[in-house]
Amino acid sequence: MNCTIAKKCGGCAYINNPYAYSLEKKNQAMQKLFAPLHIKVHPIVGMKDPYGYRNKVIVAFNKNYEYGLYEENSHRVIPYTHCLLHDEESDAIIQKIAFLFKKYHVSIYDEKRHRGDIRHVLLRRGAVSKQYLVTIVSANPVFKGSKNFCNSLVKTFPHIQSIVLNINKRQTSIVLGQEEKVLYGKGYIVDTLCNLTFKISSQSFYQINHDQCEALYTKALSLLPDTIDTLYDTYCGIGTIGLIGSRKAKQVIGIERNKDAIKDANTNKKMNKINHISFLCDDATDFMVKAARSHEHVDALIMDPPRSGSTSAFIKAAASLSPQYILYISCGPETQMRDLQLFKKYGYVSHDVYPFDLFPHTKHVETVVLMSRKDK
Ligand SMILES: C[S@@+](CC[C@H](N)C(=O)[O-])C[C@H]1O[C@@H](n2cnc3c(N)ncnc32)[C@H](O)[C@@H]1O
Repeated sequence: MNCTIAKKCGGCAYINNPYAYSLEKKNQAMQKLFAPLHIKVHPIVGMKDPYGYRNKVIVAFNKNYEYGLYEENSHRVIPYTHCLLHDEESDAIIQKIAFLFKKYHVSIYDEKRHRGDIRHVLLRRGAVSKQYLVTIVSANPVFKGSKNFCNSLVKTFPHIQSIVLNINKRQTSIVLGQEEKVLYGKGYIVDTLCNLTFKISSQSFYQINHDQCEALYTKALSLLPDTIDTLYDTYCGIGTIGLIGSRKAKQVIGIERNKDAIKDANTNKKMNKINHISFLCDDATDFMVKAARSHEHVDALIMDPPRSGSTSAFIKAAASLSPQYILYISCGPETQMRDLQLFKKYGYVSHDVYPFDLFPHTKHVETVVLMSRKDK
């Protein structure tokens, strides 16, 4: 399959190469990156069908109601009709939204003049539930004609469970604002991951590749022992890993700084009837420093920070808490490598690296590494 806008869009470095070629390139990059640690780097786990995997789609619009992704390093919309990473229904929904915007003369936001309304459309899909959440990001808190808009959209696409208006008046490139109004449905969707049910709202982090995420979590959790007294799930998002891993632990504490994600995590806890987990809204470094100061006891620590990795203060505090195992999941292997080297200075040994192709055709790789204390 070929992508005709690959060069301009810049999101998929390998889309016009054979999939096996991209996996080989990623294998080579991981071998090279982790070589200084002298540990085994397993071959990357790829997908059987590496297309249509994204369950989160964000598009921008231009004044002609064309939609697309931004050109690399710019805010010029590169129009498309079908992206090879999107499922067909997502792109059909977006096509209909563009048609309705035009029909109802909805104004499109002009970044240069800071005038107009619609800035982006964000779509989230439950890969198993087949539910869709549509988020219209607008600079205007009033969406005139929203009833007709929603009725028309839902009539054509009954899988849409909810439509939300997200208000973003800020003059930045951050897509979502803080304020939201539910226009239709409950404001969220649910999906199933590793046999548990999760609530997904527009703001909360949820891995964009469902099947590869299941493979990743299953492998990652299998590296931890089967019985753990206290488990920390730091950078926990909506609580996915901690909830799935809770069957191995007597007590789990999830830490996340996004308060909406913590709300979702608590709903997920209730929906799955898992009582021995608690979620705290805090900065992960602040939490770890406080825990180290009060000499808390923790047996195993999961960390899944953003691409920028963790902080030296987090690592110092984690090492002083001295958990037997630290499971590090990362979407930024370069920063993970940096952090593993710091953990090594504090007496932690890294075991094998397991790369997963969570983002086929792009240059990104997700990796899992288990560390244990040198004396264990
Ligand atoms: C890569 S995501 C992982 C989420 C979750 N573990 C999962 O797999 O769905 C990283 C998460 O860390 C959160 N985060 C980023 N910086 C943080 C910080 N300093 N303290 C706590 N959480 C943070 C983000 O909001 C996001 O939910």
